Amino acid sequence: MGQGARERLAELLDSSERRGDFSTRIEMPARALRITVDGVGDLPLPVRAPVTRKLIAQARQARFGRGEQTLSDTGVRDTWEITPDRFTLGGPDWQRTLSGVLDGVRTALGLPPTTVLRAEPHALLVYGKGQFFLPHQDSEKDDSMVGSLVVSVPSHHTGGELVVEHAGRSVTYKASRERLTFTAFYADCRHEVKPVTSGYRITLTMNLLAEPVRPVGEPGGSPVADLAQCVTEHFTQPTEDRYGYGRTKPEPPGRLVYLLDHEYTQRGLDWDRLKGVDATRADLLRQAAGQADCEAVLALAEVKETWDAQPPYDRYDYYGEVEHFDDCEDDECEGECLLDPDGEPGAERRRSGDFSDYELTDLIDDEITLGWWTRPEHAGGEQISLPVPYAEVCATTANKDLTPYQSEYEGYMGNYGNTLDRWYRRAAVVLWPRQRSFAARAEAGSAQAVRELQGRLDAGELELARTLARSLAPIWNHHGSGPAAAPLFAAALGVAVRVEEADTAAMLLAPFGVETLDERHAPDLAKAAARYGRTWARGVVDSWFGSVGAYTGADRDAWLETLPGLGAALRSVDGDGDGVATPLAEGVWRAFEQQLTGWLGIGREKERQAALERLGTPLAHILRAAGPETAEMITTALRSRPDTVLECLLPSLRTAARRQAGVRDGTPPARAFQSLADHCETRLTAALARPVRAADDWSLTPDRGCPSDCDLCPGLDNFLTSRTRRTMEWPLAKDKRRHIHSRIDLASLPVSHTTRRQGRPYTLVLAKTDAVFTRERAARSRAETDLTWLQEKWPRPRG
Ligand SMILES: O=C(O)CCC(=O)C(=O)O
Ligand SMILES: [Fe+2]
Repeated sequence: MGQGARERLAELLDSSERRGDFSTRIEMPARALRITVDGVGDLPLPVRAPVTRKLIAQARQARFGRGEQTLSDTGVRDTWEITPDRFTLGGPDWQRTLSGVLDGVRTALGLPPTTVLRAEPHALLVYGKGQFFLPHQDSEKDDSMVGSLVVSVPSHHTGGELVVEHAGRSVTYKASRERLTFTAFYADCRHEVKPVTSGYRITLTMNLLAEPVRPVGEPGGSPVADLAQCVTEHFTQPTEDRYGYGRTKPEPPGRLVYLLDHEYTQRGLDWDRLKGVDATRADLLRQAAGQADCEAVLALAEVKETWDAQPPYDRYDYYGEVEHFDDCEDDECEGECLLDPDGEPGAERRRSGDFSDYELTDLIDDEITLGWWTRPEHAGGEQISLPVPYAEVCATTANKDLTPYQSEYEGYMGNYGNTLDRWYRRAAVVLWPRQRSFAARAEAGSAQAVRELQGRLDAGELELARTLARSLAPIWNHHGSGPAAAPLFAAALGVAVRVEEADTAAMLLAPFGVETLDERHAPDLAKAAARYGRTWARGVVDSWFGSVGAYTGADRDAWLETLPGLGAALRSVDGDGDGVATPLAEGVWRAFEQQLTGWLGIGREKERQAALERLGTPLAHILRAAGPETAEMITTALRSRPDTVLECLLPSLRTAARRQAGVRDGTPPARAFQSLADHCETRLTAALARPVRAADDWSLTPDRGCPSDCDLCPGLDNFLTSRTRRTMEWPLAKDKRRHIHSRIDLASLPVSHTTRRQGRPYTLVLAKTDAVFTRERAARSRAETDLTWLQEKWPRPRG
């Protein structure tokens, strides 16, 4: 079991002294176990009275051992018993659950990590009202028996507590009604079952057997040897699927990432400068790696955990009733209305802060990414990017026991409940089998590993370089984008040009984002396009835009500023720079156009205008980078858009005018800008020629209405289009009011909408505002200013 090896390893590195208890209790979900009993069949859990009566019909009065004898005396023990030959334990997740429980028991009882525990069914017991078992000690039927494991099967009952005692201390264990309750104790503990006072108590008793992996005292039992054994086991057993309930993948994990406890900077990360417990642990691990024929490096990890979390406040009033906002009308509200002062349910928004007093209930998800590591044989380190799957991670100290550097809380939003995201920075020791050295490093995006390929090419070992490069295909994924990925991209590009295999070259270049490209890559890009052809180049360029060609915001904007320079560089170097520059400009335009189309469709005016204005500068960069045909295609597309596109074109022309140089010199970009300026002038002139709104005209043009043909919207449209109606009172239930609120807000209509909270249903009050007139006046005066500016800065060429 892969997980077992990682847990033992984490425990071996726990320097705190082992302190075991004499007993422990663990709960698990009921669905983990299926019990099938002869004559009864599968027991539905929780077990109800009718099934219990069937069980009793299959049982006998339990006996107990005293010295050599087996007795039956209901004054000492009164319970029904079914022997293990008459029932079986199963279920898809049972073996995994049991082995997880046994690992937990081993740790809690303080047994060494080298011990493997097994549990052997002993009896299925049913206690009815008044039944019990007086204090006793279980007989040790087997030399390897170290204790007992009692599994309480969920059933509704009271009484029947299990009391375990050792050296003057006693602990009382109660069973869960809904879940499986595992109670384990050492064989030398006296224990008793108190009388059941109502319902039926059902337990499954098991003998706990301990088998040392290596007999104590055998040579080689040093901590390093034990660790090395765990490491070997980790790298040879199939990978366990986290949510697969015991399912495994055939290949073993490729790495082991052991998280350390202290924080380090990139420069401070060094084997000789580790702090406190980290120093000892890392040293032991590195020795173990050597013994297990593994390489070891130090790395920096970014960890994000998402927890289901409960805020410390109390939603219940003095009487235990859920409290509500005074006007809450929501039948299903559980008090969420109180979370927001405006009474909008479910609106406790995402926010950052210190949430250390929140109770973490369930871990929903965690993500670990390595971003930096030391080089195996070289001094210093390098940037990498490697998401680490759950099955490769191991830690003695859990993340939640450390202080996160950032936390964000999001109240109930419908998907999960209340979630708390916590981010940590941790250092790690990373191991992999030595024979995977090249793949392990290349997979993480190590430029060093790719340069190794260049070394092979320099040495004339073309076939070896090709084989190594091809071996990357399954693992060469997602190297990110932006300047951080540029060195790795440059290394991969250098190899791509020289492998002389079009597919391998494309594979090496594909996993990067387009924002990685800069002028320095131009010579090799042009060479590659010349060598492998235009179709190849177009395919590779497309892969840099990802499958959706999505516009990626800030990164993209910063990069677009460098695009004209990259385009110029590509067109000036040897090779076929155009073969890259053209698909590049087209790809950038496609992504931009998607973004533009999205915003053009937004009715909320302020939001749309601000967004389209922000797109003005990127558009200017794209036009400056485009060749003649692409520029022509772009201007044609823009001129065919509705007039709201002017909210982007005018800011774009302003950007271009500020960079006066090169925009009026007859070059393709200059012609493109002039054509857009002419278009704007035509459209503004047409808009100003339309008649001014009459002083008594209150009519509004409705937006496109709602997609579902609801019975409310025609009523709203009638009100909006009327020249004379200015107000409307509309008694409407909450959902319908919401629908109207949202239609008005989404289209930014100049209509106020308030709810009069009287009578049932409440009344929605709509009133057209002066903005019906003021907005149009403002738009006209803006158009006049814009027109004057255009005529001055972009006069139409004569003739
Ligand atoms: O039913 C139980 O909880 C424990 C029973 C027990 O102690 C035994 O069978 O030896
Ligand atoms: Fe017992």
